[in-house]
Amino acid sequence: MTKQGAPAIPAIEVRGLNKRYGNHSVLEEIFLNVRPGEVYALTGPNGTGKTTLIRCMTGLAFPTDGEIRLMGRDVHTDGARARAFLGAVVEAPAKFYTQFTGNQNLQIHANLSAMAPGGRRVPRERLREVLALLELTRMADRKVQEYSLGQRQRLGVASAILADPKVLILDEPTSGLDPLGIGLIHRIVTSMATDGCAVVLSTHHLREIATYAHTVGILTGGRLVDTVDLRARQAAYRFRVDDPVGAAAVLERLPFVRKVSTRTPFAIAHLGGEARVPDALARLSEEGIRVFEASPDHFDLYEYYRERVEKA
Ligand SMILES: Nc1ncnc2c1ncn2[C@@H]1O[C@H](COP(=O)(O)OP(=O)(O)OP(=O)(O)O)[C@@H](O)[C@H]1O
Repeated sequence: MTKQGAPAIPAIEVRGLNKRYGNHSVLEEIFLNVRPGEVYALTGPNGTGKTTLIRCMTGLAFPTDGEIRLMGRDVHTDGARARAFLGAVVEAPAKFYTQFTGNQNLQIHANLSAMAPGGRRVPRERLREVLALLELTRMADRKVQEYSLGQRQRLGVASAILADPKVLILDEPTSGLDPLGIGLIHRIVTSMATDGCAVVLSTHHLREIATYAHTVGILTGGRLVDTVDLRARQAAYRFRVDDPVGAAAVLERLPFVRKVSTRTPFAIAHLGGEARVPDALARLSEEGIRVFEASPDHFDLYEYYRERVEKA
């Protein structure tokens, strides 16, 4: 919310998006919003339209119906201005002039960004900074043709964040990266989001994104079948008790408890924070419920996804 209490304008807005190739419908009635500072992970089985959606969001593909706005600007009818806010890697790995060095490629990218309507000059130090962030300093003056797949992938992310975008869109940014490279991308995405950037990324790595995405959109058969608020899911605690139904009834009466369920032998409650656990334990014990264990109820995104995709 803004200071006046009005909701902040979404950094990314997709409204009623449909995409067909001939008679083949690839995306149907997609609506989604991403707020500044939010990391939105898009996932779904192969061939369900993630890349097509990302191509539409970045202006590389045209929707059959619907519209997409980046920072309030329509990416198709006001494309140059909308893209001034955008950093993106859509083809993985991103395309570079392979006979030029990584540094030269970033310089070309910086020059093009500065020339675009609404574009800003990228200071020379920023090139060094992003190369260091992506751990490419050692490779900076080597021709891109000498880069490994993972190094090109990281150079792609370096060019996407170079101009400090307000919207960052990455299609499978961690495919082809080693575990340390994956961790590096996670840290960069998290830090961009902390600075207010809205991030959309597509991925198949559910257990990884569960640790740092705020929202997960599940796309199946071209439809967005679910939007999972990970923060809300992860605020739950579970109590292993002798009477889960009785414990749930006690927990439900506590003013700070928002949602209660049971999964024998557990009673599960959304407490609004760890600090409430002792109060909940005290009340359960006062009411004669025996508690054997209390712990965070980790949300298993993989299991949830499997069920959701199987049901769709
Ligand atoms: N240019 C095109 N012409 C016709 N059909 C296309 C075109 N591009 C994509 N498609 C079709 O659109 C559907 C979605 O493809 P898309 O690449 O968006 O899926 P995806 O979810 O990104 O898949 P993956 O997880 O395998 O990367 C597929 O059936 C694909 O064959």
